[in-house]
Amino acid sequence: MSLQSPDQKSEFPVTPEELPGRSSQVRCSPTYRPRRLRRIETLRRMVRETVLTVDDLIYPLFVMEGDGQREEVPSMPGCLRFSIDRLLDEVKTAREWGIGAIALFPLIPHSQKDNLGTESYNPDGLIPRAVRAIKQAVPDMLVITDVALDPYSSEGHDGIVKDGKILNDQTVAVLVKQALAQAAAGSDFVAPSDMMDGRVGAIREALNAEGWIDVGILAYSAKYASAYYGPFRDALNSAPKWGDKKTYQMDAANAREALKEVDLDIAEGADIVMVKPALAYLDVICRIKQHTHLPVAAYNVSGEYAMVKAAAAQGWIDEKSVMLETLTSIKRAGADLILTYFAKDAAMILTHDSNP
Ligand SMILES: NCc1[nH]cc(CCC(=O)O)c1CC(=O)O
Ligand SMILES: [Mg+2]
Repeated sequence: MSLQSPDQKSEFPVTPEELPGRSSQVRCSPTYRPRRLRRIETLRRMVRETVLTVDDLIYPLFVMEGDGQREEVPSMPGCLRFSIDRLLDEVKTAREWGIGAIALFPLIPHSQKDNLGTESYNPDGLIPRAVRAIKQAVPDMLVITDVALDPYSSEGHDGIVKDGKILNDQTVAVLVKQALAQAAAGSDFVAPSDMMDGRVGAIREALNAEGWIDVGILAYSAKYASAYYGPFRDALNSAPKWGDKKTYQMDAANAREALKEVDLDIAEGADIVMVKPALAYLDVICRIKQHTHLPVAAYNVSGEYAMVKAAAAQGWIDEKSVMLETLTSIKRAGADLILTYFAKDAAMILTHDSNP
C-alpha cells in the first residue's frame, strides 16, 4: 500500500516499495527493530545496562600547608589545593552530595623533600594531620591515602635514587613506614601508587603485625608510565627532576603484564586492584575485571580531566555530557570504582537530577 496518491510527489527521494530486489517480508517490516527499545526515556532507562551512581565515585583531593588556603591548579580548572581547614569544608560538601570516599595527595614544601622521602612517614606530617582532621569532622567519609615517595622526593621519583637507579627493596621499607604512619592517623585504605615490586605484601604484613587488620590496601596494580599525569605533577610540583618513570611504571603497550601485576598484588593481600589511567586503558580494565573477583578501580587521571575541561572551555564539546559519557564508559568497561576529579560535579548531577 502506497501512502502517496499517484499525482502527489513523495516527500522522500525513494520509498521502500521502489527498492529493487527486496523480499516481500523485508518490505513489510523487519522482524527485529532494536530501535523499539530506544523509543522513550523511561524504556531506555529500563533496558540500560550500566548505571553510574555516586557510590562508584572516589574524589581525589590535593592538600597543602597553611590556613585558609584555596589555590586553583592552572592545568586543572575547577580543581583546588586546600589547606586542611578549607579541605574540611570541601569534604563536608562532598559527603553531603553523597560521595563516600576521598583520596588525598599532598603538596610538600621543597624544603621538606629529600632523596629518602623522610617526610613521608612523619607521624605529624601533612597527610596524617589531614586524615585526623577529616576523620574527626566527617567520620563516615572513607579516607584513602597515597603511598609513594614522589611528593616527598627531591628527585621527583617514587623511590629512593642511587647512581641514577630507583632502588626497589630499600624503597619498599620506606613505603611500609609511610603506610603505618597513615594507618595510625586513621586512614581507611592505603593506596600504594609507586609500582615497586613486593610492596603490597610488605605493607600487608606490617599492618597486620601492628594490629591494623581493618586497614585495607587499594593497590595501583596496573599503573602505566603515562603522559596523562602531567597536570597532577603540576598540582603537587612533583615532576621527576630527571629521566622518566619507565623502569617502574608499566609500558603502555602491555596488557598481559597487567594481569601478572594484578595476580601478584592479589597474592600479596590487595583488597582492591586499580588500573591507571582509565581512558587509554579501557581494554585493560575489561580484562582485569574478567580475571579477578576483587573489586576493580580505575583512575580517570589529571590529563583526562584537563582535556575535557580545555575543550569545553573552547565551546568545542558539552562538558556535562562528555563527563557522564566518559565515567559511564569506564564503568561499562568493568570498573566498580572510579577515581575522578569530576566526582563532585558528577555527584551533583547524579543526586539532584532525576534525569541525567
Ligand atoms: N605516585 C604518584 C602518583 N599518584 C597519582 C598520580 C597521577 C594522578 C593523575 O594524573 O591524576 C601520580 C603521578 C605519577 O605517577 O607521576
Ligand atoms: Mg607490582
